[in-house]
Amino acid sequence: MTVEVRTLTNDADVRAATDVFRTAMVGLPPMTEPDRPLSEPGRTLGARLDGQLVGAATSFTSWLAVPGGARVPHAAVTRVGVLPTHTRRGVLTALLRRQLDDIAARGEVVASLRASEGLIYERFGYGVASSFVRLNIRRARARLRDSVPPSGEVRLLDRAQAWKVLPQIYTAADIRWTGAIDRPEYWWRQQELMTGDPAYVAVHGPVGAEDGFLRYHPIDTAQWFTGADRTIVVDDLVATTPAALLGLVRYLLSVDLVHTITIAFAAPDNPLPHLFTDPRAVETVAVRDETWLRLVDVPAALNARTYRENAAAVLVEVRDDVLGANTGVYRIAADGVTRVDATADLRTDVAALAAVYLGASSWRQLVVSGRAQESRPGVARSADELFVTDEQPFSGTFF
Ligand SMILES: CC(=O)SCCNC(=O)CCNC(=O)[C@H](O)C(C)(C)COP(=O)(O)OP(=O)(O)OC[C@H]1O[C@@H](n2cnc3c(N)ncnc32)[C@H](O)[C@@H]1OP(=O)(O)O
Repeated sequence: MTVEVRTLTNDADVRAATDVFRTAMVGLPPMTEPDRPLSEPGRTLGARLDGQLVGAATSFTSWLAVPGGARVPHAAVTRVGVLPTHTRRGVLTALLRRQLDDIAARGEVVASLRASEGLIYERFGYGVASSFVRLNIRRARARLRDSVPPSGEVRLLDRAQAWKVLPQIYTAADIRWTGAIDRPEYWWRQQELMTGDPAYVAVHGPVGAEDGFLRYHPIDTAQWFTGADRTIVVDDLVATTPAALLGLVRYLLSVDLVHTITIAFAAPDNPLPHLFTDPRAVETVAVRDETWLRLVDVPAALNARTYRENAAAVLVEVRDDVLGANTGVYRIAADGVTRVDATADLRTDVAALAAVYLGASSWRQLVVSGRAQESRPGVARSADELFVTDEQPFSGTFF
C-alpha cells in the first residue's frame, strides 16, 4: 500500500482535510470551512491510502521577521493530522516531505509551525527557534514604579468591529520584531471561527494610527459576582511600541473586579517584571516552545539575517537529509554568507541550525549537547559572538 499525496483542489476535499485534522487532534472544537474558506487555495495536501483520505497538511503564505528586521518569505504550516486508524505507516512522512518540496519550489525561504508534540518534527528539519512565556499579574501587588514612562490613550473597540479592525492594525504596524510573522486573512478567519465573540478588545493610539491592541475574556465565571480570584485571560496582545505596551498594561490594571490577569503569550524577555515595585506582582507560570522553524533555503536564510559587525567569520557545515541541496559548508560573516569548499569550524544539522538562527539558543548549547561539533575548542563562543541578537525571538501568533 503506497501513500498517495496530492494537492487538494476542490472544496469538498479541503473540507474533508480539515475534518481529518480535527479527528486527529481529538480536543479541538468543530471546524467547518464556511463560506469564507479557512484554507488558502492550492496549499492543502491530502494523503490517500486505497483511495481514502487519511492524512492532511496545509500552510498559508506569510513572512517571518529575522534578526536585523528583514522579512523572508515564509510558509506557516498548520492543520497536520493523520486519522488514528492510519498512524505509524509513513503517512506524515510522505505529507511533510512533499510539503517541503512544494515550499522550496515556491521560493519560500523558511517554514514554521506550532507543534502538538515535541518528537514529531525534528526529523523533518524543524527546530525550536522561539519560546513564549505565560504570565500571571496579581493585581493587588501590581503597583507601577513612578519611573514608568507615560503612555497614550486606550479605547475599547466595538466587538462587532474587532475582526475587521485588528487585522488592519496588525498590517499597518510594520511589525519587524525577531520571530514575528504575517497574519494573513486565513489566520484571522480561523481565530474568528474558533473564538467567536471576542469578548473585550482594547486598542492603544489614535484612530487610524493604533500601535497596539489586546483581546481578553474572563474565565470561571460561574461565581463571578462573589468570586475571590476573578481572572481575565489576555488571548492576544500586540504592542508595536513601548508606549503601546505600557498603555495596554495600565488599562488591564484599571479593570475593576479582576484579581489576576493572565497573559497567555508574552516574549521571554518582556519587560513586565521591571514595571512593578514588587517584582512578584508578575509570575511566569509556563515557558513553552513556540516557533518550530525549518530553514528551507539555507543560503537565503543565512543571508537574510544580520550578524555582529567586526565579529570573526565562522565556517559552518550543515547537513540536511530531507532537502539535500542545503547540505554544504557556509562561510558566515557580517558582510555576507557564501558557500565554500573548505573544512568547517562547526558541524551541525539543519534543525539545530534553526535553533540558533533567530537567537533562541546558542552554539555553545548545541556543542555541549552534541548537536554541533567544534573543529577546535572555543569556536562555538566565536560563533555566538557573530550570531548575537539584541532581543529574544518571539512570534506572538499561534496557529
Ligand atoms: C503543525 C500541526 O498541525 S501540529 C499537530 C500534529 N497533529 C497531531 O498531533 C494530531 C495527532 N497525531 C497525528 O495525527 C499523527 O500521529 C502524526 C501526524 C503526529 C504522525 O503521523 P504518522 O503518519 O503516524 O507519522 P509517520 O508514520 O510518518 O511517522 C514518522 C515517524 O515519526 C514518529 N512519530 C510520529 N508521530 C509521533 C509522535 N506523536 N510522537 C513520537 N513519535 C512520533 C513515528 O514513530 C515515525 O518514526 P520512525 O520513522 O522512527 O518509525
